[in-house]
Amino acid sequence: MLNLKNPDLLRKHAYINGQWIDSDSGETLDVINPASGETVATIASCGADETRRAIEGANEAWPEWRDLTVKERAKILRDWYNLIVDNADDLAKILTAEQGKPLAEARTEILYGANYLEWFAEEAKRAYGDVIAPPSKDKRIVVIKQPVGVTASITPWNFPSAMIARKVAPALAAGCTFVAKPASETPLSALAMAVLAEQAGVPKGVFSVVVGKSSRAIGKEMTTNPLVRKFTFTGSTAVGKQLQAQCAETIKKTSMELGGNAPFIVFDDADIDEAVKGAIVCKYRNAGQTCVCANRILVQESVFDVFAEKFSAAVNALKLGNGMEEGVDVGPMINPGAVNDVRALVEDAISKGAKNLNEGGPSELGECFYTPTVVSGVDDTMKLFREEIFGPIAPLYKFSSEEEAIQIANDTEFGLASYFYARDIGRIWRVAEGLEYGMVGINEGIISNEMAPFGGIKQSGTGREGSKYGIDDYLEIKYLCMGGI
Ligand SMILES: NC(=O)C1=CN([C@@H]2O[C@H](COP(=O)(O)OP(=O)(O)OC[C@H]3O[C@@H](n4cnc5c(N)ncnc54)[C@H](OP(=O)(O)O)[C@@H]3O)[C@@H](O)[C@H]2O)C=CC1
Ligand SMILES: O=C(O)[C@H](O)CS(=O)(=O)O
Repeated sequence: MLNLKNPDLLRKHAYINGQWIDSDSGETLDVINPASGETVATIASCGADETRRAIEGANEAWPEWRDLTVKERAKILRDWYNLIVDNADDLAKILTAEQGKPLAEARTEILYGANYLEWFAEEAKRAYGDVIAPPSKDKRIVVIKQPVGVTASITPWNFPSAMIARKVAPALAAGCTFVAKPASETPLSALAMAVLAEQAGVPKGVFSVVVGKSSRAIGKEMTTNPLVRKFTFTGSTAVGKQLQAQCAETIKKTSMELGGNAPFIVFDDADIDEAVKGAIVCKYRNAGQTCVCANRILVQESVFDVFAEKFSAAVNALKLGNGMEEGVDVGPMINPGAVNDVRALVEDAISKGAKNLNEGGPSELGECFYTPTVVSGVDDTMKLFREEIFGPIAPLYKFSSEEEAIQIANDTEFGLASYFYARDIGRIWRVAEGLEYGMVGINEGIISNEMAPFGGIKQSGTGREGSKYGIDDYLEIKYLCMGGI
């Protein structure tokens, strides 16, 4: 069905301790193509027992993986990177089939994720310790860094490849072992990564992929098993809070990449055409299903009309369709429930006085399709303002002053990504420093890359992924005090 050059990449079993297995219960789950409703694959659906075996296997494999030199681990990660790049076209087809995003976006995601493997293969060599000035003549102080140990990970459906790569890369580079649970709606990309990990020489037990519709049971095992020393999660804030609480009993190190409510501010000194381009990619990438999408578009009143007109025209030019087709800009949402959620948000706004500028809504293309929509006349009484839209809806807000824009932007419990377009250098510094977010795009709508620290503050999470900071989450600091010198 997918016409893969390498059909071996499409797997129907879980990958645990180097074995491709059925679930203990024989249970299976169907992976559905959101564009067509067709079943892409029927795969093993595992539970807590298989998860426990994967964790135990990861613990057994840890000493040998930990004791490799960083150069030996780096070579395996780089070989894995090369295999992913060589298979990018097939991996993109698998990703689009299970998640729906346009093929070009899927390929970009595959390479974006692979870039973390390349990056951390090198960063591991720079995990330096310290020699500290001795407190007395008879002592010497040294600080070394060592891998945390067995890591467990749960990731969401919206970036089924890159979200795992962004975690497994620093973990394995640091000398940790890794058990991944992808979202049950999009497991195939993770299993394809495991095929290539095996080929790259990642030893049995170092990287396992547990798939199952009983995410609660799998997560319970991951967050309470004492062998797991680090738990990393990407997903909604609500689930992140629950999982972080479950980790408390065994005091695991945790990193949480959670929800967002990104402001996208257009000031009166912005280049309006550039701001429109930035807003389009920032809002409608992955059909608006990213945690860093523009969730509130704030436009200064003197340029509101010209921006709204140009932006609406650009939105209406976007092509909605099956992500496998040439020229499609926006694919389906992940499932019919997601369509209902965004429709309810638009209906709430309209009921409180907002206007559906381009009459966007559910599409006859299929039950997972929603046409890119622009809503104006929006205010903070509407759910669109407070909730993460996670869909192709662009709400436009009008503001008058710089201070008001910053106040509106910060009026949320989230603090992940934020964006603004302006050209006055004083304004750029004032606004960049005033926004309470982990990341700020300035005259730029796409800010994610492996060399930068991705992450949020407030209830958008803890920790950073990527950059020179990203490996710290997978290392422990050990202080050696030598006496009797
Ligand atoms: N900050 C960031 O980098 C990102 C944040 N997100 C946020 O995630 C949300 C969208 O993704 P979505 O998948 O719906 O998020 P969810 O939080 O619902 O699911 C994320 C993952 O958690 C699993 N899960 C859900 N409930 C539990 C549970 N009780 N115990 C263990 N695992 C559980 C899911 O498994 P299953 O699906 O199989 O049930 C999935 O693998 C948005 O809020 C978005 O902002 C998404 C991506 C990146
Ligand atoms: O899951 C997400 O939303 C991603 O973190 C967005 S990005 O890293 O691809 O920008």
